[in-house]
Amino acid sequence: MGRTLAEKVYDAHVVRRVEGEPDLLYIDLHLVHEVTSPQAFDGLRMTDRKVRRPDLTIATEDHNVPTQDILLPIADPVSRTQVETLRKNCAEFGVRLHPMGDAGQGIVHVIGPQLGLTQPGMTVVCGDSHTSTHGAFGALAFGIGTSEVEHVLATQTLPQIKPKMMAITVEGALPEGVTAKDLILAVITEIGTGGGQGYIVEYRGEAIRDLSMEGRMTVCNMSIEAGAKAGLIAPDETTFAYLEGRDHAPKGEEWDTAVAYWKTLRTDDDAVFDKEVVIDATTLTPFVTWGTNPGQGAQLGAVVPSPEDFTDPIERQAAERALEYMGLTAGTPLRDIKVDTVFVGSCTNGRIEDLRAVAEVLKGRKVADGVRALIVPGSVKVKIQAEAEGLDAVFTAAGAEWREAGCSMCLAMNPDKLAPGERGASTSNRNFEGRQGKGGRTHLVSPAVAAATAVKGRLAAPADL
Ligand SMILES: CC(C)[C@H](C(=O)O)[C@@H](O)C(=O)O
Ligand code: SF4
Repeated sequence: MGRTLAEKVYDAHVVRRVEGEPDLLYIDLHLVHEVTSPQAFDGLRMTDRKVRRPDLTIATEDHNVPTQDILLPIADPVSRTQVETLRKNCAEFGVRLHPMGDAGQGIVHVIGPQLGLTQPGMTVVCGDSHTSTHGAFGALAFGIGTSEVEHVLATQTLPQIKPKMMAITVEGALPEGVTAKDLILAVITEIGTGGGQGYIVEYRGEAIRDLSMEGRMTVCNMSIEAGAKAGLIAPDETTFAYLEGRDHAPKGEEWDTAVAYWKTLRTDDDAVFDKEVVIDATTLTPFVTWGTNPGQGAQLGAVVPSPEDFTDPIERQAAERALEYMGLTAGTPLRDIKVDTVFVGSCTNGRIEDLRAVAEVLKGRKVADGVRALIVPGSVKVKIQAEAEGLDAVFTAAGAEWREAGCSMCLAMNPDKLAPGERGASTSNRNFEGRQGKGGRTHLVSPAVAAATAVKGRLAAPADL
């Protein structure tokens, strides 16, 4: 019987398989950040072990870093300790680190692909749930816990039980003005935040093939928000073109050999998925969330739903609570919802293509009075590129703030936060209660919708301007 892409990558990395026990997988790339690594390094220290493959391990500072005044010491003591601890650990264990201010610094899931470290067919792990982002390259990439981080640091392997396989096929082409973010938000609303639980999801179909690498990363990034272990997309010419010439991509003859192998990384025609979902891309429109989980979403043209719309009692209760937290009334058109803040950034939508989409909308326009708009590049490289293209000038002329690279307002672990009761449109991936600041209210949106919302002062798409 044929195998799926994920099975092929998985099987190629099994170094030990014994009946009744988890498989032991070899890990090709281990990404590290300041939040989930301190205890793992402590564990090594206590048992007098080394990092087994420092050359396959790379660290960056992202969650706790401020996005302005980065030359000053970090004011918050907890954040400062996290970052200092990472620096100390990387120095002691010989791990390459991209610290604040370094040209290679940025959000962990932005820098891996950008450096050409993430490649098709690899196993990629990080103590971070959005590691699924790297699946956009046809890698098997997933988040791990801190004890697993220690295991990988010490052995470069990880015990795993093979997940089930799911296919999400997005047929037809996305209509004009509908983006990868709209697509994945619609998928999660359709299958639910638990819809992918226990599965590795392969995204396929015309709409997926037509996406740029940035768009594919946006889609794979949010796999975890549907509960999936990982999400991935078969590598193709778009993937190869993105990788060619990057710092860590294979060169010369090695490139040709690599591409020949990468071309074999596709699901066989006779492979069987444990679950299949088909989505019609042609019916999609800009999509936003109204609630407090990423599956509580609707088309921008819709109204805030009523809890009565949900037949499942748990969903009904969740909707009721969400409307209360979000300060929303059923029946209100989503386009009438006013926002205080717009955040563009994160590992979901903080890449150059996302910033270009925002600049296209903001060009010659102004951010609405009373709205604060924060535009945060996902990495220093993205920042440099954006400035080379003059995007920063467009942002600041429109009245938006242009910041340094980091996770920023995606989560409330650094100075960029929503105030209690403040309402934001955000290009990030999570809208849980308090995610962007205690009492903050988050609407997840695409970069284009974020930009149009900044101009209108209420949820809007570029077509509304
Ligand atoms: C801090 C980290 C462990 C966390 C994650 O695992 O995803 C963060 O990146 C997030 O997005 O919530
Ligand atoms: S940008 Fe947000 S989702 Fe991504 S790693 Fe940082 S905190 Fe997590």
